[in-house]
Amino acid sequence: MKKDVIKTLSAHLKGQHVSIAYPEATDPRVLGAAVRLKADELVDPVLIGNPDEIKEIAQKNSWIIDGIEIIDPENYPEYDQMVAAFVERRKGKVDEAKAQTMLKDHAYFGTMLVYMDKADGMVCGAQYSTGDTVRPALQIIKTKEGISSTSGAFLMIPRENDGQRLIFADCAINIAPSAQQLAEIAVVSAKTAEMFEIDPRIALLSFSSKGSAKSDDVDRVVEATKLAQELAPELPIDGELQFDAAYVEAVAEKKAPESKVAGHATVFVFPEIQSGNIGYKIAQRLGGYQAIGPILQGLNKPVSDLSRGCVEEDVYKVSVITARQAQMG
Ligand SMILES: CC(C)(COP(=O)(O)OP(=O)(O)OC[C@H]1O[C@@H](n2cnc3c(N)ncnc32)[C@H](O)[C@@H]1OP(=O)(O)O)[C@@H](O)C(=O)NCCC(=O)NCCS
Ligand SMILES: CC(=O)OP(=O)(O)O
Repeated sequence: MKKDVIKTLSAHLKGQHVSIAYPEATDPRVLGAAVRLKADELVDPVLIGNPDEIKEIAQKNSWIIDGIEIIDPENYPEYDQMVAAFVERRKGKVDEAKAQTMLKDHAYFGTMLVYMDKADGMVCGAQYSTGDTVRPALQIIKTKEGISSTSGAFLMIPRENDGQRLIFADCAINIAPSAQQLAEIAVVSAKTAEMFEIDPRIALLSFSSKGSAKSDDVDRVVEATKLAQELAPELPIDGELQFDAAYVEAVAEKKAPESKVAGHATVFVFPEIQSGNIGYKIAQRLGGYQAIGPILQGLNKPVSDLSRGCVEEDVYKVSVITARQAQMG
């Protein structure tokens, strides 16, 4: 049995009052997780929604929400400042009338709370699609200096927590990444791996291993591998590799005997979102892996998405990760 990574992160958060905004506070999975996080003193939740509705759901489930901040967008005293800050941030793209309409959307409202330092991070996506969760963050929070694209990684934990933890990326954001974007995803995913005490050995995945097949898509992964190696020469990065060559030592010996990563990879970079999203769900649903994420990488402040198929425990764990990201800056 390995050390529980969520417990390790939680130890840093205990009593530190990192605040997380929840735009879907009337979803019982979200509210239940927020109540537990507050009781465990890991997060100060900021619940967004109608206070009466939130209180009714809490009462029905015998959850105590005393002391948890609730912000009702319909009666927010700093609403005018928020509208002005939004118009300023989206200069030339959003006028005041449009901002008023857009801020009725709780994901935009919650993202603005983070932007205005009213919350340290945000967790959303139990009901909102990934696109609708992430778009406000891309437009308002934006990426860190030197990072052109946000991407979504999953922490993959063997169900019994008895084997190697892995990172899968990008499973959530970039529909058709260029070689440059893939290279950036490889490097930023190594940083995410380190947050979970995973020694990063990064494989750029393909349907080809070391020239076994030819196509433009394979060429893109080969190019991305070169770029990633240039971006982070200190990291073990290799490609193009099929999943079995990247993961299974015996296969690696046949398909990529010279590679230092093949057979030992811990960070798997998928060539595009279709394979990434399908791949993580297969590992989760058939392979018995716990999939935590998507953890958004490269934003100025942490905003996390959820899968709409999530359960309360997923919201709890993603919140812990988001709060830790906020703490680490
Ligand atoms: C993420 C996503 C919503 C962005 O697409 P979009 O809404 O069409 O966004 P746009 O192209 O209009 O761009 C909006 C802003 O975000 C920025 N942006 C878009 N993609 C970005 C990325 N990957 N990283 C950083 N910024 C990005 C744009 O530059 C633009 O900024 P600006 O308005 O300040 O100029 C889209 O790529 C998407 O739907 N991805 C798949 C999500 C999904 O369904 N995943 C599967 C389930 S997890
Ligand atoms: C991450 C993901 O696939 O999200 P959803 O299941 O909500 O589409």
